[in-house]
Amino acid sequence: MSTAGADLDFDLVVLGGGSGGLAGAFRAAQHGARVALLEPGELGGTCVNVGCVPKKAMWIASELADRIALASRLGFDVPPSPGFDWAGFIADRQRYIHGIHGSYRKRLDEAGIVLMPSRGRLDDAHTVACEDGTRLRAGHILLATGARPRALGIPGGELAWSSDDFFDLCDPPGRVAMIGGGYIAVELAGVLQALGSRVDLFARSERLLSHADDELAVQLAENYRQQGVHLAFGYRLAAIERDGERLRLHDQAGAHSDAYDVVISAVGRQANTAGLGLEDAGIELDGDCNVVVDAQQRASLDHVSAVGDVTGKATLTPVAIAAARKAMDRVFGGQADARLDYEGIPTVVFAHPPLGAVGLTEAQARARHGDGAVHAYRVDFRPMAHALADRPVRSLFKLVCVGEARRVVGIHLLGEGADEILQGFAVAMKKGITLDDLHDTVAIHPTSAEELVLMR
Ligand SMILES: Cc1cc2nc3c(=O)[nH]c(=O)nc-3n(C[C@H](O)[C@H](O)[C@H](O)COP(=O)(O)OP(=O)(O)OC[C@H]3O[C@@H](n4cnc5c(N)ncnc54)[C@H](O)[C@@H]3O)c2cc1C
Ligand SMILES: NC(=O)c1ccc[n+]([C@@H]2O[C@H](COP(=O)([O-])OP(=O)(O)OC[C@H]3O[C@@H](n4cnc5c(N)ncnc54)[C@H](O)[C@@H]3O)[C@@H](O)[C@H]2O)c1
Repeated sequence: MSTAGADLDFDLVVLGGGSGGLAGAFRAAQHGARVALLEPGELGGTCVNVGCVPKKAMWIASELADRIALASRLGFDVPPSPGFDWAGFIADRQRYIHGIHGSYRKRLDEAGIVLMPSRGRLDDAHTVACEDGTRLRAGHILLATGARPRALGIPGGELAWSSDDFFDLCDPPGRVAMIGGGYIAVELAGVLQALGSRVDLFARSERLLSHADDELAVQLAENYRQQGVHLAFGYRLAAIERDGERLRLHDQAGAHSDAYDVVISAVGRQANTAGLGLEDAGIELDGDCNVVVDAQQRASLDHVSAVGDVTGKATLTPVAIAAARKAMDRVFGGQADARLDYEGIPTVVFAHPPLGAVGLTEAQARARHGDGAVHAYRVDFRPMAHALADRPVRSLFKLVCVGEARRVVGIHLLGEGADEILQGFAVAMKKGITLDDLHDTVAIHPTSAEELVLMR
């Protein structure tokens, strides 16, 4: 049945079928709400299509490349340059992603959620218009339109690829310039270098990963240099220019770089709030065009909530999902106090090796609690596999504790397995563990994780 041009009524209209929008739609439907969800692209949004999922797949491939090199140093008979069928791997990755789309469609059907394959905009505070003219009257609106790569805004900036374009690659590029020093630049640089590209990373900042503990950021940079990634810090990019088939960077002092096959820009993301009619409907945006929300995801109109990247707060998939569920529990589940606790959110950068963090860095703890109250513990070691192969790769684990009781307020892990180790320790930290609690726990030997209960 065509709905074009009709006026339809729903308890909830969701804009965006990514991590936050889908989670919110499912939770509201569970509470008995009549829900419509608008998504002009593929279901799953950034995470499933151009974010966490394809990125993790590429990271797995790059970790395998490293394991093959390790195996060859440990006596396995590996050909000198084992081939990697990049295009074949991409086909497997996309088949996996296609399966996720199918499972979302099935779940939406089963939950009775009406999927509109359309961009939406607010005609007024209670009416969402679809591109075909259909107007949806909504008791409540959930804004979950996510974010997109931030443009470079310099001459030739359009010559740079974004992370979205990276996922379209069917062949590995030879020489790559990576612009940025945050999550995406670090992850994609690591993947490309491990899969055979030669990567130069240009960061405006003086170090990698501004959210990470200083010491881990320094150790990660050292590990990247050993892997052959060239790192330029304090770099002021002024322009990108063509040089035949290749591209060169120009800095603000007028110096030009080597020539690259591909320049990838990863300089942050911009909320998708333009053209949605938000401000006309009375919804406040901040100076970066994020939707302003209170601690319960309420936008400046009581019947509008916003979650995920469109709010610019802790822009991670599990955060978007958890915030959406809490908001819908509040609106449709009778849980007036439901809110997401934004403290102690664990996160992993899928670097080589991965870097996981939860809670305060040492510097943040000193600023918050004072130097005298902070006790930092660190252990720096070679994981066994690398030690066996006599490779210089090092892990660095760090605990930040406060007060006489040595309550753990920060856990920072750089090293093999950090991505899988952190989750359980993040639970423990949220429960308020102390250093003594860690010491009271028997170690699992021989592992990297045991270092966390042995640190003194
Ligand atoms: C390269 C990369 C790697 C990442 N890796 C990780 C990771 O490993 N772990 C992690 O936790 N996070 C990761 N993230 C972040 C994560 O992807 C986002 O935080 C998450 O996807 C945000 O979810 P969201 O629902 O807010 O937005 P999105 O998932 O972006 O969904 C928004 C949806 O809204 C739709 N939309 C836009 N405008 C409209 C409109 N007008 N009407 C209707 N629909 C609209 C879009 O098409 C999109 O599908 C990564 C991000 C990137 C870019
Ligand atoms: N593993 C994960 O969980 C994961 C992975 C990727 C992305 N993400 C999420 O997506 C967000 C966006 O990632 P991102 O890497 O784009 O952003 P980011 O905020 O992590 O890093 C942006 C980087 O760009 C630099 N920068 C900004 N403007 C610049 C300019 N004009 N020239 C040069 N450098 C400039 C900044 O100094 C910073 O190093 C992350 O903050 C994170 O929340 C998460």
